[in-house]
Amino acid sequence: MQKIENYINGELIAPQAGKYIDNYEPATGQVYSLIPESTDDDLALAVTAADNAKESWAAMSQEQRSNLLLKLADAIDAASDELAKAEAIDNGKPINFAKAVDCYRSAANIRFFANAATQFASESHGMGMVGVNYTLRDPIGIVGCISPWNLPLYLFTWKIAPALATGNCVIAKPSEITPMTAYLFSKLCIQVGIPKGVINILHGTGPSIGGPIVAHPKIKAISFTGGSATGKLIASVAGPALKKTSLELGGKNPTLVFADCDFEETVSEVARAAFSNQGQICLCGSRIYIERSIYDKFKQAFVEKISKLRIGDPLEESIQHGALVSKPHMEKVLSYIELAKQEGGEILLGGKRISIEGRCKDGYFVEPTIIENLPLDCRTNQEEIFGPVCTLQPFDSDEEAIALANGTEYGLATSVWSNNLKRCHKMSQALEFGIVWINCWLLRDLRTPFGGVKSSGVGREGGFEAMRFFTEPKNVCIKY
Ligand SMILES: NC(=O)c1ccc[n+]([C@@H]2O[C@H](COP(=O)([O-])OP(=O)(O)OC[C@H]3O[C@@H](n4cnc5c(N)ncnc54)[C@H](O)[C@@H]3O)[C@@H](O)[C@H]2O)c1
Ligand SMILES: O=C/C=C/C=C(\O)C(=O)O
Repeated sequence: MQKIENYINGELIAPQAGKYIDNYEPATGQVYSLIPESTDDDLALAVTAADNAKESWAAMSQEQRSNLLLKLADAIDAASDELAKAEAIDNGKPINFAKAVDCYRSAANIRFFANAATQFASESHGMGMVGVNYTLRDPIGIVGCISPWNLPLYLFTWKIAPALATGNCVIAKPSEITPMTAYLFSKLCIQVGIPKGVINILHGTGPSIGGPIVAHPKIKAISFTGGSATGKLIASVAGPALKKTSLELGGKNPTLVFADCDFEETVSEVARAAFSNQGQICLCGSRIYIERSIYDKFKQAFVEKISKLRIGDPLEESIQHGALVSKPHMEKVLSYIELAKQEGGEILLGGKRISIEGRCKDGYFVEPTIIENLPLDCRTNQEEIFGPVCTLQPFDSDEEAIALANGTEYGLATSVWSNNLKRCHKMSQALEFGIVWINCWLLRDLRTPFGGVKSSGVGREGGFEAMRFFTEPKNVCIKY
């Protein structure tokens, strides 16, 4: 069986302790490869490698660093068929989605930050005839990047690209649930000649290697994307060690549909927002609020649209809805559907695990599920399910829509669907989220700040925000 390897000091190597864990293909429920269960010994090798590499990487001209990263982006594009297939097998997502979203964005992330670094500048503050201050922005040194399973290579590259582009060396850990594309990526790093030690990729679980990365005294900043509970745990370790942290956490995102929206387009886009990637995107709109005058019409059109999604083998090009990422995750999602029923929810569509004939008969497939008749304060509407489950609820006024939208502990993203310009601006002001999409969802400009408020996180990724995070400002004050 294929054994994934760690990438340390420019080489692919087995974990020091020789321990591996099983890697499942979610569409079949079968183990298909083995993942290193890395430990402190692997981390020590990676930190030494990064320590040895950090001075020359930081001293390299920006142009040289950017050119290497551009080569890496091109290599991802060239390998995108292989990467998309690997992502579909490892994660259960439809192969077309993997290609159009995951692979496209992985290359775009690296290309974007390679270019952004050539435009990055720091400030100066003149004091008239008294003097001048200028700010230097140096790399931090060695940074840790920890990513989740839902958009594996997409979110992995979204972190390491700005870290590398600003001259840091990286110790990165992909999710142990979806390690394969990070492994293939390490081969691309070797192929394009990324200097040894500049990026090191360690595989394994949170307790075995994620925790040690966060705690290691030579790793001075942690960029983390994952669940809010894990984020709080990481903050509790990184905080007392006075490390910089960027925490992109969970969401329970509301979608607000007004009677004056473009109806057909809104139905399609709200469907995409709720069920893309089987609902496993932190930005997915899982609480859908609809102005009462169009509630019944919207409900009917929405249910009809979702009932036509083609569910099945993620490796078939025509499939739109694949498997959930793991058995425990599927069980969690199914338990929330049971909870929704106990809380008085009415299932309008789906609600069950399904078996797909043939090679996927034991896969982790759950029907796209639409539920109505639940109030804001029930657990179904308060807790992140992170699966193909959404709820519908009517509202009567802008004020009520705002109160419903803001009424959870989360504040990652929201979308508003209306042609009333004044309302859209006012809503944007009142909505307590890091991202407000008006008449769109997941329309991304990589220069913009990305992240959440409340329990959805601390800090922002994207554009110069990310580059500021991965650099240490030093003010130089000169008196004339
Ligand atoms: N805000 C965002 O941008 C964003 C994006 C994607 C996913 N998410 C969130 O991620 C969650 C789903 O991903 P997940 O289940 O992989 O999250 P998770 O928190 O379980 O794991 C994320 C990563 O952290 C590692 N990890 C676990 N425990 C750790 C520890 N104690 N110390 C260090 N690392 C540790 C995991 O191995 C994995 O690599 C959802 O809550 C989702 O909303 C947020
Ligand atoms: O599941 C979370 C999705 C995160 C998306 C991004 O970080 C992005 O689009 O840059």
